[in-house]
Parts: sequence; C-alpha cells; structure tokens
Amino acid sequence: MPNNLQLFFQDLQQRGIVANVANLDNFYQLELEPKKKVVYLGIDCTGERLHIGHLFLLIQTIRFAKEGFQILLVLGGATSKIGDPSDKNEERPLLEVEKIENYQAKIKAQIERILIKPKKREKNDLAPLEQFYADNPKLLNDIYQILKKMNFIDFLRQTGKYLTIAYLSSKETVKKRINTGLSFLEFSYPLIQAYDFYYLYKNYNCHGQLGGSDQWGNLTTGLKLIKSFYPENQTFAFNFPLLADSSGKKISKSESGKKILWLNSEPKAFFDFFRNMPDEQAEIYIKQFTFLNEKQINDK
Ligand SMILES: N[C@@H](Cc1ccc(O)cc1)C(=O)O
Repeated sequence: MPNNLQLFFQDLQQRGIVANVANLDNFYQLELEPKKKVVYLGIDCTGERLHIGHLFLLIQTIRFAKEGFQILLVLGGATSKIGDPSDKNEERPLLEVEKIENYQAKIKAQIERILIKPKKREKNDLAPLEQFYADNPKLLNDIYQILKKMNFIDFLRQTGKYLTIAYLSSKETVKKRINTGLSFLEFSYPLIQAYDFYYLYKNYNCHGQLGGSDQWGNLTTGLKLIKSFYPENQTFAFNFPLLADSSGKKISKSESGKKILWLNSEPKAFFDFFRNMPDEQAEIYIKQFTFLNEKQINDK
C-alpha cells in the first residue's frame, strides 16, 4: 500500500506539477515523522508585483500545506540584493536597496492576500476562496537579519568551504554564462540561497525546498551544503515545471512581455487570460491551478 505522501506525489505527477525531485525517499519517510514536514519557498523582491508564475508556485505550496506541511515563505532579503542569475542571459542591473525594500513590502501584501485568510474582509472583496488558503504559512525575514550581521569571512567559512568551484561551475546557469560574462556577485548567489535552506533546516526543522523550474541548481546546492554539516539529514527538493502556453512557450515577463498576467490586474484580465486559451491548454491549467480531482474535472 502506498503511504499518503506517495499518493500525494502521484497526484502531483498526474497534475503535471513535478519537473524534478531530489531525494524522493527522504520525502516519503516524513510520513512517519510529522514534525519534519516543513517546506519552504523563496521569492525574490526584484519587482513590485507578482505574476501568474508566482501564483502557480504559491498554489503548489498550498498543496503541501493541505498535506499537513508547515509552509515557510522567504522573501529573499539578501538574495534580492544580489540577483539570481538563473535563467538570465545577461547580468542583472543592481537594484538600490531602498527599492528592494519597497518591493518587499508590496510583495508581502500580495502574498498575504493569496495565502492568508483575512479575519475581516472588505465589502468589495471577492468572495473568499476557502480552498486556496494555507492555514499556517509563516513569512520569514529573519535570515536576512542574520546575514546582514555576519561578516564576509564567516560567511565564506560556513558556505564556500563546502562547495567546490567544479561543483558550482557544473550548474546550468554558470555553464551558460561563463564565457559571455557572469560577475562574481551573481556567481555567489547560490551560496546565499543554500545558506537560507541550511539556516531553515537548522532553525525551523525545514526539510524541503520548493522552487520554479529554473531553481534546480540553487535547490541542489542547498541540499549539498546541508549534507556537509549533517550527513544523515532527510532533506529533499521539488522543482515545478515551467509555466508554458499552448505552443510550449515560457510564460514570463522577459520572454513574452505582453502576455504576462500580473496578480494585481483587474478581474477581467484573469477572466480573459483563462477564457482565451485553447481547450488543451485549459485542461492542463485546470489540473495545475485548481484543487479539483480527476473525477470532478471530468464531471464538469
Ligand atoms: N532564487 C529564487 C528566490 C529565492 C530566494 C531565496 C531563497 O532562499 C530561495 C529562493 C528565485 O529567483 O526564484
């Protein structure tokens, strides 16, 4: 008999939500160790609003919450100041710190609106979509406070010592940019994300990291760092697929400027986005974006 987490994983696969998973056995074992059922998702605050790709990630996170996982959300305080090179063909502009902090406040409010059930709703708010709320998400911002105080030498001793140049250079992002230009700043990004995971493992019993399709290198670097300190750990990572349109094209800001659906858009923009897609695409999205099961979908 498969255990609950095996069934959960099967459901994720049937919905087309898993691109990659590291240490699936560790994940299954948590069935017997509920205290370790803690996962995190990090979001960088490099823009002022979230888009449909973020909603996709948050909905997948809620699936874990429904399965009894404590959810930790990290608004990347340190990482946003470095800039994730994953999936970027060029060096990112360095954003001013005040700008990032301003973005962070805005993004926090947008995430809370999606994940946290309001105690009181404004009259004009949309009807609460009960099934969408995770009851227990924690938004964390303390890792940045730690990193801010840590000096560079201590940071290198705690992270750089355990990650070799060969290991870091084997990551897709680095391979792609090594000849065209990747600054040391961006090269060091995975160390910070790995430190976040290590910190959450140590302090919050966080055993898994969830991330979008371009995050594989960062997720696995975190697993490796944790393993250097705790060889017997039971950590794992889940990578969700790229959100694509019907032609298989990535839906993201950079690749298809016009198509991006911002989460603070008018309801009509959402309606149009979902209404105008081809049927085959709707079939995929209904599995990925809703909690309906197969029978409910087929009955509709
Ligand atoms: N690198 C992630 C965001 C992130 C930041 C910090 C983390 O600890 C984890 C994830 C992204 O760009 O999507």
